[in-house]
Amino acid sequence: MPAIEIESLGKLYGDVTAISDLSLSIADGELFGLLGPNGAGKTTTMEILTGQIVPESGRVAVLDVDPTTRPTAVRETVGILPEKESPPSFMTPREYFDFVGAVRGMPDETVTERTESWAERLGFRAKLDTLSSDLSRGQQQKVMIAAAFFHEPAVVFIDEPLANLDPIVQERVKRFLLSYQAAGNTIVVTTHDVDVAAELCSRVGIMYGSDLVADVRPSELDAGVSLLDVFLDHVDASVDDDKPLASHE
Ligand SMILES: Nc1ncnc2c1ncn2[C@@H]1O[C@H](COP(=O)(O)OP(=O)(O)OP(=O)(O)O)[C@@H](O)[C@H]1O
Repeated sequence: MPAIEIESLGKLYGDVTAISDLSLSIADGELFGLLGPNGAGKTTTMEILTGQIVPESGRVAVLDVDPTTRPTAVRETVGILPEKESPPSFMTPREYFDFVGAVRGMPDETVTERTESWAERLGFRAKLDTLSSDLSRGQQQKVMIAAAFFHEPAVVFIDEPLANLDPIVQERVKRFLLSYQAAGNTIVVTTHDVDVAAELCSRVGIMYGSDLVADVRPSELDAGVSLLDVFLDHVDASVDDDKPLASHE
């Protein structure tokens, strides 16, 4: 059973086609990158897979559960790092992790131990008891990353995880993601950063114009061919392919 299955998915926002006939299967243990320019449909795909919005057509399954009919069951299982979200402004990181631990049904000792280990891993121990409204954007992002992985889910969806992080923390997060994958978990990362996708992902789906236009394993590209080359080839090809940019931003 693949970790994630998408068959002929379609999603409209009024007269805007956000996703059109997308099919994709992601195996257990992949670090899969959903790469595409602004407005390609990456976030919409992520939101459907995590039961936040419902598509017009097609079929999706996450660990064999349909998020369109059983959204709570999917959200109870997976980890999610949404784009541009922050911890609640009125909670400290420690309080937020207590909250996440309670929602996830984790024992108190595990919550305390993971709070300490995440603070250590991403370097925010000094801010554990500072109100989130008084954290920098990058510090808030560290807390959100920790929250997504806090209950050690088998499948995690992360949207632009390295945004706002300094290069040192970016490296730590990349190392963590690779080790999390090596432990057998599945990660879907959404990004428009080709370098991040090339460096991190075992497989990359390039989305453009509401569809998947390429499915690439960066480590298997021919010598002299970069993921950026493939990306530009497909995105350019799609521009010529009767897909007016106006409808994709
Ligand atoms: N709530 C909404 N209402 C109307 N249109 C929307 C809505 N959300 C997304 N869209 C449109 O759907 C298309 C796909 O958007 P989506 O956010 O999925 O793209 P994306 O690939 O995540 O882009 P980005 O990299 O900029 O975050 C875009 O044309 C966008 O304008």
